[in-house]
Amino acid sequence: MHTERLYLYDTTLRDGQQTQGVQFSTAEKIQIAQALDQLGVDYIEGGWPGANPTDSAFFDAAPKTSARLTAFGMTKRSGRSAENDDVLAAVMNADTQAVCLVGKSHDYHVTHALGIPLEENVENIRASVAHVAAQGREALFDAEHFFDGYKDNPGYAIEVCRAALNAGARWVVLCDTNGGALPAEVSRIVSEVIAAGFPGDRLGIHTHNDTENAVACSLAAVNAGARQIQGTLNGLGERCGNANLTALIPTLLLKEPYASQFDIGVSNQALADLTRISRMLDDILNRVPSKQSAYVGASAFAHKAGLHASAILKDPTTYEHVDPASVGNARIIPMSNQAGQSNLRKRLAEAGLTVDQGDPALGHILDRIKLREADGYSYDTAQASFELLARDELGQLPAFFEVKRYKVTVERRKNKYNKMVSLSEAVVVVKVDGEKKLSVSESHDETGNDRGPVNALAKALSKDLGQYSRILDDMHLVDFKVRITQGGTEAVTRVIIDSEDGQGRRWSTVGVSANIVDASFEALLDAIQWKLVRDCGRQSAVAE
Ligand SMILES: CC(=O)SCCNC(=O)CCNC(=O)[C@H](O)C(C)(C)COP(=O)(O)OP(=O)(O)OC[C@H]1O[C@@H](n2cnc3c(N)ncnc32)[C@H](O)[C@@H]1OP(=O)(O)O
Ligand SMILES: CC(=O)C(=O)O
Repeated sequence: MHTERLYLYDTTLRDGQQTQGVQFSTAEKIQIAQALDQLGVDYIEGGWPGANPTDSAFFDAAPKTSARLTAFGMTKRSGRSAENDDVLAAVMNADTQAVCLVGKSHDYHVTHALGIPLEENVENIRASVAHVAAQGREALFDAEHFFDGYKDNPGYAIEVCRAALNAGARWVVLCDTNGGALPAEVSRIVSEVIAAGFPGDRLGIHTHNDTENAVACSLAAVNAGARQIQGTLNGLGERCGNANLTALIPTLLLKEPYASQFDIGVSNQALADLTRISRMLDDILNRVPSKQSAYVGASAFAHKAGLHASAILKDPTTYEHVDPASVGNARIIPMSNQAGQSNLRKRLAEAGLTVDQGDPALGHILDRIKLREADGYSYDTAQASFELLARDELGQLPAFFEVKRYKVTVERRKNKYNKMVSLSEAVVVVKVDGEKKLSVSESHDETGNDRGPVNALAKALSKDLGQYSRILDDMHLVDFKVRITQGGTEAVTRVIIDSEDGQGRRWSTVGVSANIVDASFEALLDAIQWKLVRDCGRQSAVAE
């Protein structure tokens, strides 16, 4: 029986955006906010309205969420009232249900960063929080540098928090801003704050991962009595990141004592979407998902060692701390042994290919995958390329056409308005139905803008494929990702292409080469072949 509510506060769109190299577009922020809402977090901190155009635009177009959308900002500056502080006004104007203001709780930062007397800082915080509460908004106060401040001057750190609480803050969030606190310290300090009379159900915890302890520190704070956790998806955040909600959420739902002690807004059903959401974020960021991420990483349930793999086949609990399906992940038993073949058969069955246990083709497919992955290919996401490779090995890949040669050129020249423009042109020669065909395509959209050499190649390749052209009419490229990776000893380019068709199917293919155009062409070729396999069926194989 659950007795207590524990609140989850997501700051992916604010602190997560403080990650070096991360800059979400407004549309991406909306997509992430919707995913977080479906997951069931209680608060979504959308950013700092007024600080930059994207954050302001996000709040203007904010999606309707069950979670409390929260605007972030800083407390008013000295020398002006809360009503007349333009930075605070921009935050309030976002018109969110909740507003979270950050203020200094370390005396050193007050005197050195802000350069104001300690009492004035307390008053700025009090007045700012009171202003938020007076507007009928839920006020949260992020006590910046709380743990370092508490260690130097506990009386002042607590005085600041108490001022915010008394001014109407629903939550006072203790921040380990520099990320250097360790779990035992966090536990002791949160316990002391509560012993000093602070209610635990008004205390939150915000940690950073500078010692790889952000999740542990968050749990330590909860153990000590805090009842709100702030964190981010995939642990994004300033410097080394924030507490990783992708690890915390399953821990709170699946592990004791948390599972029995707390209700969190996330249901077990929503938890099964966690891996997809984590990968969606990586996809938005064009990052390779970390294989070793707890719960959601591709290797989180990968059992490589022979002893593990064989026991897992008898009973998965022998080497798994939770069921991978509970977080939407999948068990992987990799390559080159009996267990690896069982896993491969499962993947083949998903692609509609039935292969008997013990069929030597299974070993051959595994060997080819291993060799290709060593060269830089990745079949984790490129399921369509995986299927083609397997079909080829099984003798089930029709020879629809043969590419004889191709060429692509990119030219910069002046147009009739005397403006420099690019023009990509591709030539592809294929043999299809016993006949050689040459297709030429330029790449531009309806407005005449060049769409690049890969687009030109895609158009030329599908332009005249005889009987197959009609089938490719409803196919288009929707995403194109390029990554420099290590293949063997050389750096190579890996291209992943996502394609879609009019039947709502989406599939991914991969190409690898030292040359980006060759890698793209290979991925394009796979994309077209997969579509033909699906829509022609085996009976229309045009074996030469
Ligand atoms: C711990 C955290 O992660 S908090 C979140 C931090 N996030 C960000 O900083 C990202 C968004 N920030 C911004 O875009 C900008 O910093 C802005 C728009 C908010 C302010 O920009 P500017 O006015 O140019 O100020 P700038 O960034 O140079 O410096 C911050 C100012 O705020 C003051 N300040 C810092 N914290 C606070 C606070 N809690 N309350 C009041 N003033 C504060 C600083 O003393 C400094 O003032 P100064 O210029 O008079 O010395
Ligand atoms: C507020 C915040 O992000 C911090 O103190 O780390």
